[in-house]
Amino acid sequence: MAPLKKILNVAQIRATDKYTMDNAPIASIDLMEQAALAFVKAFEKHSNASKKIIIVCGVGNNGGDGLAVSRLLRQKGMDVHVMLVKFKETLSADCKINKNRLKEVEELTVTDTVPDFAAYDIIIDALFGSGLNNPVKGFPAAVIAAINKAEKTVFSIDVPSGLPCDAISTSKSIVNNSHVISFQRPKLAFFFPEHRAYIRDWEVVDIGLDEAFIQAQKSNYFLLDESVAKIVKIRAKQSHKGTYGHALLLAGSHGKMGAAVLSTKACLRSGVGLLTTCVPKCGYNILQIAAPEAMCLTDENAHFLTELPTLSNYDVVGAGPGIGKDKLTVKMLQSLLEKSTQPLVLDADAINIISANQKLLALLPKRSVLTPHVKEFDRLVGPSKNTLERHEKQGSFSKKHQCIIVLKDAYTCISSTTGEFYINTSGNQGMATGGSGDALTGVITGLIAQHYDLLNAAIVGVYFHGKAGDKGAEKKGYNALLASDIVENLRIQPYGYTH
Ligand SMILES: NC(=O)C1=CN([C@@H]2O[C@H](COP(=O)(O)OP(=O)(O)OC[C@H]3O[C@@H](n4cnc5c(N)ncnc54)[C@H](O)[C@@H]3O)[C@@H](O)[C@H]2O)[C@@H](O)CC1
Ligand SMILES: [K+]
Repeated sequence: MAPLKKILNVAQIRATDKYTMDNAPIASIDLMEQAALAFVKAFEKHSNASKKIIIVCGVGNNGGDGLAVSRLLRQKGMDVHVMLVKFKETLSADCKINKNRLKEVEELTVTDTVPDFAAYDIIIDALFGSGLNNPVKGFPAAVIAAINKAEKTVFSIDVPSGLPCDAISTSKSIVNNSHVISFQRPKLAFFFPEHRAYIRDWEVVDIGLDEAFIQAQKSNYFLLDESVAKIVKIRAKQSHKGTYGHALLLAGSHGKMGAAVLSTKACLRSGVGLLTTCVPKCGYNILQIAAPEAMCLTDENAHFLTELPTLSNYDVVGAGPGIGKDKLTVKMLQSLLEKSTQPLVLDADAINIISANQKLLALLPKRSVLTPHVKEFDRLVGPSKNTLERHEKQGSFSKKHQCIIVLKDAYTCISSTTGEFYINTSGNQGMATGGSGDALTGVITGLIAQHYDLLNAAIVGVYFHGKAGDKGAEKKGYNALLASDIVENLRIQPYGYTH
């Protein structure tokens, strides 16, 4: 497995800070300065000297960062007002040093009236960072409420103040709608849909923490970012179509041939050697005209799939896009589960059929990839009260059935059979449109045909499917983006290669 970045919890972040300070070595005040410099470099891309900025600082090291950022922005000639919110008398050592390095700081104590922030264009939020130990209440909660009420452009240092880094928040006393500039790694909490209101966007800046130490930490959560390209196989000059496998797709029904076409085209764009798509009779002309590169098998039935074709020629079978749930299709799926010896990719109605006929679960072959969205997953295993509980169920399902689950959402989460989770960072809201999932099924199926192991096929497929959506959105914008644009923009490129 190529080195994918690990996501750390708060205890691990602290251990990394300490390790970096002891081993770089670097004094904690200098590490804070490095963090502030990195924040400023990122922040400058979003602002300019005409903006009136207020930095709202707490008394811990997150506040210390805020004070250091104030100094650095003032040195650049920016109009910065600094407010130190003393919800507690004692300042952390580095917060104190940074306060003393500033000429003007407005101090606000618990007996003061909470200000409104109407006079400013931008609020930089440095009240609480990863040191938060409880939901915020009382005076600091009132300051957070005032920040939210002002409805200004907000940037948070490291995390939106009030958001716990590793858990799902039970409190709403959290800075809203923030662009978060986070240190070294995004925090797990950024990926929970429960926290959507707090995070407008996030980016990560390198503050010089020890990467080897981070990667040596025991974490079950990994990030899918540009490092995924390191897993992509290089296509050898002397290769032929046989090198890249033969995939079979079982897709489409009357009125849903689009799903078959999209999964077929996406599978072809994954680099597969050969592809056969099996469709009901009504789909023959549609598929042959829309995707001449694919071979087409037709079912006896005009409207939906009823018979399993002979499987022996294929390296992988992808089933589900647009197949519907007729009882003859259920029988066909059952015989697929019983007879296949090759890996399966199951999507959409294939998953819905299993959810509605739970006895089919016992037939699920070990080498399968299931690609449900959240609702399909809940139908399969029952509802969860929140995302962390759903992840737990996902992990148990993957272990129990020895299959990969691709749980599709704004941040798609892939679970391995050994308890790891891979969270995708590519893609965008334009991809929340019919047919996106069909395209993903095609890509993953095509990668497995090329002899990627199942987990890597899911990782590469999900990440580059998202990148294709991002590329498509550059041209079309979020609203006009279609699943066909995702297919058209697929480009699965190995690291360091331009082709
Ligand atoms: N090595 C690192 O990771 C670095 C961390 N830095 C910054 O340090 C931050 C963490 O700093 P700290 O650990 O000092 O913690 P914070 O600055 O997040 O907050 C801690 C302070 O808030 C208080 N507090 C916590 N929860 C509270 C609650 N619910 N209500 C009222 N008071 C509460 C604590 O008693 C403490 O005084 C990071 O988020 C980051 O911004 C940077 O200085 C750079 C280096
Ligand atoms: K903050």
